[in-house]
Amino acid sequence: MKIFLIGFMGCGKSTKAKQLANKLECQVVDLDAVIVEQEKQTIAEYFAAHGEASFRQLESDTLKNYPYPETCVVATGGGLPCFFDNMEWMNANGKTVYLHMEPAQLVSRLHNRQKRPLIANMDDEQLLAFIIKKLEERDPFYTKAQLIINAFDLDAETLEEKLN
Ligand SMILES: Nc1ncnc2c1ncn2[C@@H]1O[C@H](COP(=O)(O)OP(=O)(O)O)[C@@H](O)[C@H]1O
Ligand SMILES: O=C(O)C1=C[C@@H](OP(=O)(O)O)[C@@H](O)[C@H](O)C1
Ligand SMILES: [Mg+2]
Repeated sequence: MKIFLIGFMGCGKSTKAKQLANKLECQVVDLDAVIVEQEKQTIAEYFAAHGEASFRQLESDTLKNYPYPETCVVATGGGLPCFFDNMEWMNANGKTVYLHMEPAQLVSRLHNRQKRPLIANMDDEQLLAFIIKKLEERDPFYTKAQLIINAFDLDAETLEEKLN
């Protein structure tokens, strides 16, 4: 089974996916890392060279074509659920888990803004406003997840209990 972790940038998808895969003794796939490896450039470099629209197409193609292990925890990029039919595809091909986190907490998590092109030059005040606005747009997609959980409450036991 594929377990897709979704949620806003900074909620802990990449970190938690590794921890959960370790506890569940399965593989971890981080789709951003797959793209970086495949394109031989960072996400920020890709955005600068090709633009966001091209990134979203690449992100969706990577989601749908990656050769996933039988059982794995997949860290998605924060925008992935909100483009094309990615959310429907994930719900049809695995289990989706929305790691919910409040905007102010997300701001405190997002120290390394340069690696995230959408927020690269923002101060805390600008970032908080951006997150509030973007979450309003994205929540309709995130809340299609089969499991919605506070990011701080997500552990392997809870996952096994709620998804089985
Ligand atoms: N449980 C946690 N406690 C404190 N900091 C965390 C925790 N999980 C992740 N972080 C930090 O928060 C930032 C965002 O985590 P990351 O896993 O990259 O999130 P995402 O992939 O959702 O953007 C990173 O700097 C990471 O080290
Ligand atoms: O929210 C977004 O649109 C993005 C989130 C990033 O991933 P993380 O959520 O792992 O930071 C990365 O895919 C890209 O910078 C776009
Ligand atoms: Mg990540």
